[in-house]
Amino acid sequence: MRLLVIGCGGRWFPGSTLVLPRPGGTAAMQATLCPKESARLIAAHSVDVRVDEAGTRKAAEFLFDCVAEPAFGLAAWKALHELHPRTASEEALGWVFLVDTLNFSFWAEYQGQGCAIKYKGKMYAGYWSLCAAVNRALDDGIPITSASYYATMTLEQVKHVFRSDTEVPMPLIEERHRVLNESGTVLLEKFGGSYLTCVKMSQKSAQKLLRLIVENFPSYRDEAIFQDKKVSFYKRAQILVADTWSVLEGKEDGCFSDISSLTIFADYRIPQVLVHLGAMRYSDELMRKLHEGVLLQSGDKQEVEIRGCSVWCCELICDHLLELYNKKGQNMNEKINAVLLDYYLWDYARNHREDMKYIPFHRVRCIYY
Ligand SMILES: Nc1nc2c(c(CN[C@H]3C=C[C@H](O)[C@@H]3O)cn2[C@@H]2O[C@H](COP(=O)(O)O)[C@@H](O)[C@H]2O)c(=O)[nH]1
Repeated sequence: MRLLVIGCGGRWFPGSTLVLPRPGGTAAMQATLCPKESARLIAAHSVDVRVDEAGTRKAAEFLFDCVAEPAFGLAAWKALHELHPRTASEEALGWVFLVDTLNFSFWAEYQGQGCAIKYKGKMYAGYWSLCAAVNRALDDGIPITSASYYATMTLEQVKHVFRSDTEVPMPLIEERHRVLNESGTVLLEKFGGSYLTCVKMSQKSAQKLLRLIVENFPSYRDEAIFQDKKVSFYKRAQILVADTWSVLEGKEDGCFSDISSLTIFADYRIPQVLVHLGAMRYSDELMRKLHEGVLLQSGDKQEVEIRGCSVWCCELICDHLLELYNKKGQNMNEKINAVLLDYYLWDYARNHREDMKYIPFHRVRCIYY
């Protein structure tokens, strides 16, 4: 079934099938708002999370000089991260697709006592444990980035490839197995087993690639219901488009003219850093819940508010950053977008764990982020 997604600014995606709600139909029959419009709606009606307008301006001022750093640029994706592919090859694209298909839920029950994987003498945790496991498998001659391999991997093989070097296994290993089989099968059946084929079909449009991913790969359909409206975050789908742009260095098939139309990727780390910077605030009740480590469910009202407000908060920070540079006569549209802001803030959060330990992240176990 072709999905109908209201594009940013309310434009329908060309070629989508119009799915009209039945009289008295539920939200499920409504069109799905794109991530940017979803974030606008959620931020406007959120109760337990608030975007602090003055805080977003302060955050933009704080980030003003950071924009000039190499860390705030497309090249940082390779230059600063030794586990990421070095090339812009079809194999590197296959690596990105595999990793972003599994790019979810690494947080540990007990801080510092989670899954970690040793690779070339160094221990990696969180997202980097996923990258380390993939590179370890490739070094061991396991064709883990080949769709024909992971489409039929057994649970035992998945447990072996993603085995932890601590007592704590990688979370959601059964879900990872299911998602691997599903995505590998779709890639084989619809794209000849090649993610490059999927990228080429997007004709250098980030939004077209986003729609291809969401329409064809069910595990990427990161959606929710908010005030009886169907909203979307598409966190893994958007980060897949962004990582595709990054691994291809913004050139040739990865020269997306509309890369700036993506939002940030609504995970569990970005909200932490936005609260740390004073750009976003939680109600006392929500902050207490998060400090207690209460498990939220994917789609809960407060979880949707945290994710939607994070996306909208970063939209405002991007706008304020561009305004500050415009006032200096500099047009930074090519240098500042939600993708590069997201990457920078995510790395900042990882490098400032200690400073941010007093701000809890929201705990959800799901395959979406
Ligand atoms: N918003 C956003 N979320 C991101 C990433 C990345 C990895 N990106 C790297 C590539 C280029 C960048 O420069 C980064 O170095 C992972 N995640 C999410 O975080 C969570 C894992 O966190 P932790 O448990 O601390 O490792 C989990 O939900 C995962 O899906 C990102 O960039 N943005």
